[in-house]
Order: sequence, then C-alpha cells, then structure tokens
Amino acid sequence: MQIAIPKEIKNHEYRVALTPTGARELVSRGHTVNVQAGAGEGAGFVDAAYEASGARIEADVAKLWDTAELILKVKEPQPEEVDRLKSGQTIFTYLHLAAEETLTQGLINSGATCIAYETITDRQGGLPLLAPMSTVAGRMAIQAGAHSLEKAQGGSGVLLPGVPGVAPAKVAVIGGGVVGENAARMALGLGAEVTVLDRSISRLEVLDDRYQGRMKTVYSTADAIDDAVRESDLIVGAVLIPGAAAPKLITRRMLADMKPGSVLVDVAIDQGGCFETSKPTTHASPTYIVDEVVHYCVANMPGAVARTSTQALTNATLPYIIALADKGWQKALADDHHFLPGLNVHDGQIAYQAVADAFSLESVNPTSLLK
Ligand SMILES: NC(=O)C1=CN([C@@H]2O[C@H](COP(=O)(O)OP(=O)(O)OC[C@H]3O[C@@H](n4cnc5c(N)ncnc54)[C@H](O)[C@@H]3O)[C@@H](O)[C@H]2O)C=CC1
Ligand SMILES: CC(=O)C(=O)O
Ligand SMILES: [Mg+2]
Repeated sequence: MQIAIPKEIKNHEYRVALTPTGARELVSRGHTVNVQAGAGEGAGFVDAAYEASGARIEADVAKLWDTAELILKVKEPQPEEVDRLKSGQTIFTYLHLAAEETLTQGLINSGATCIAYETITDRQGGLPLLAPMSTVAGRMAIQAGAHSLEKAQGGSGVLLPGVPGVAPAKVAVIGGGVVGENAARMALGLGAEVTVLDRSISRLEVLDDRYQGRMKTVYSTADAIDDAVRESDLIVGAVLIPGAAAPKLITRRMLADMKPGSVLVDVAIDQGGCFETSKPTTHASPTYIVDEVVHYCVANMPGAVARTSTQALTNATLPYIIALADKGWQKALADDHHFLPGLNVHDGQIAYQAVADAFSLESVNPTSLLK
C-alpha cells in the first residue's frame, strides 16, 4: 500500500504520525512509506533516519497526497489538507469532529474514508489511541497551570506547593480519566492540595485506592463544581463523553465566584471545551483572561513535547496502521469490533452517531459499510 506521512501544519505542531521505527515495520511488510521532506524534524527524526528505515522522502506535497492510499496524520486535517483529500483514500488521525462542523462537512464532501484515533475503543472500556496523548496533556496541564498562576501571566501569584508556613494551592480536576489522573498525579507530586471530581464511582474508587486518600475524590454534581469554583486556585477541565461535544460545566456567571487570578486549563477544548468561556488557543498565544480568570485552552498540548509524544503515539497506533495497510480498511475494521468505532466518515456519510447528533445530521451504521 502507498502510505503518506505529511508534515503537520497546525500552529506549533511538531509531532509526526510515524517514527522511523514505525516506518521500518511497514516497509518490511512490503508497503511503500512516503514521508514529506522535513516531516519528522520537529520531533527530532531527520529525513536520513526515515531513509535508513526504507521509507522514501517526498518533497512535492501535492504528489505526496495525490498518490496516497493511506494518509497518516496527527492533527485534524487543516482546510488545505481537506482540499487535497479525495474519494478512495483513507485518512487515519485525530479528528474530534463533534467540535468542528466545517471540518465534518469538508470530510463528507471529500468522499474519503476518515478514521479517528480518539473513538477507537479497547476491551477495558478505554480509548487506547487517545490515552497516550491524554497522559502527556494531563501531565502538561499542571506545568501550564503553574506557569499561568504567575503574576506576569495574569495569575494570582500563588506557588502550587506553597512553602513552609504558607499553605499549598488548591487544584481541582474535573474528570478523573486519563488526563485527570495524570494531572492530579503531577499536582500531588508538586505538593498541591488536590481534589478530583468524576461522575463515575468506579473511577473515583480506582483513584482512591491508587493514591491511598492523598487526593480527595468527589462525585461530580453542580454543587460540587460550585465548591471547586469558589475554593480552587487552578481547575483542570478533563471530562470526556466519547465522540461528543464536551458539557459546559463552568459558566461565565460562575467566574465571578472564582478568586481573581485563578486559572482554568481546559484540556477538553479539542471536544469544544468544558468551560463556557473557553475558546481554542495556540502554543504561540496559549492564554487569555476573562473576568480576571486566566484561561489556557491549547488544543494540541502534546505538540509542544513532540519527541516524547511522537514516540508514544506511534507505539499505540502502529498495530492499527499495520492492520489497515495489510488488510485494507474494510477487513481491518470488520475483524476488530473495537477498531470499528474509529470510523467517523465514509464516502459522504457519517458513521459515528455522536458526531451526527452534534450537527443534527443523519448517520449510518458503520457495519453496513463493511463488505
Ligand atoms: N488539549 C489537548 O491537547 C488534548 C486534549 N485531550 C482531551 O482531554 C479530554 C479527556 O480525555 P481522557 O482523559 O482521555 O478521557 P477519559 O475518557 O479517560 O476520561 C474522561 C472522564 O470524564 C468523566 N466525566 C464525564 N462527564 C463528567 C462530568 N460531568 N463531571 C465529571 N467527570 C465527567 C468520565 O467519567 C471519565 O472518567 C478529551 O476531550 C480529550 O480529547 C486529550 C489529549 C490532548
Ligand atoms: C488528542 C489530541 O487532540 C492531541 O494529542 O492533539
Ligand atoms: Mg472573580
């Protein structure tokens, strides 16, 4: 199969969809891997490393896209990439369509087969291709929050661990899944006072057991969120309803109850964000202030630590990429009912219910699209 690895073009996105190690696995199976010149540079993988793995380097972007049967990316296709996509091609990447109506429509119009990393499931009820980047983003959320609390960033001037004689900061994490646990773990490690809110009792049980009561676990209700808003110096938004737009858990009115200079880090921004005042920001300009509350809403946080993230992403995606390349998308999805929910759009039709629901559009049962 002809596989294309384009250079990512989103703002400050330095990841690449495949490492040279991953390319070698595909080449050894008889596939042709065409890597856009310079695609891996931001993650520390030079063209020569791909060539040593048996991949081809392609300088002509139009040709790279035009000749591809399978396109591997990291971030959702940007407008010029949507224009290049065509019927008969398969694209495998993060899509987050429920937050992006224009992109959804563009993918429908392209006629291509669009498989999302973030809606593939596993036997444990997890999201195995979202998890590695959620681990990264959860860990980064506390770095970003700590920096945003500094006065020069508009923050309240609170140091997360405090110092002897001065109490530590209070950190609330809404959503105790992969992002939430990793954020809470980092905040604990820095000595903050940490509360995790979730609607899943079993998740709260896991966290209570794993951290032996060192973080508080609270069932997520409107009252509990009100308390977190009044008390916290830093709140991390880490909720997810798979494939769907994030619920707005903190409204603009509630910002008035926060301490001036407190910080909201909305990791769920890629699904539209869980705070009403959130809007996507970039690594070039990551924060803005509303009603004296600092907002950090970068939708591709792991892009800033591209070396670590690219390796973690390829480790997780490679078995699925191999299945797509060896079998074609229909057989690969038919053989694995956890891979099947990755299918979001095919040949002008939406195949993921929550995405169709987000825009009041029709969806088809993905099984009906398999041969
Ligand atoms: N901004 C970025 O760069 C990145 C963003 N993300 C995003 O972070 C979000 C979280 O991802 P994961 O942690 O992997 O998901 P997850 O599925 O592991 O965890 C989500 C948790 O939210 C909980 N939840 C749902 N509704 C809730 C509510 N109303 N109150 C409290 N908890 C609630 C669920 O029970 C679940 O435990 C996703 O939107 C994901 O796309 C992930 C990686 C990078
Ligand atoms: C999950 C995601 O959107 C990212 O890693 O950028
Ligand atoms: Mg206020």
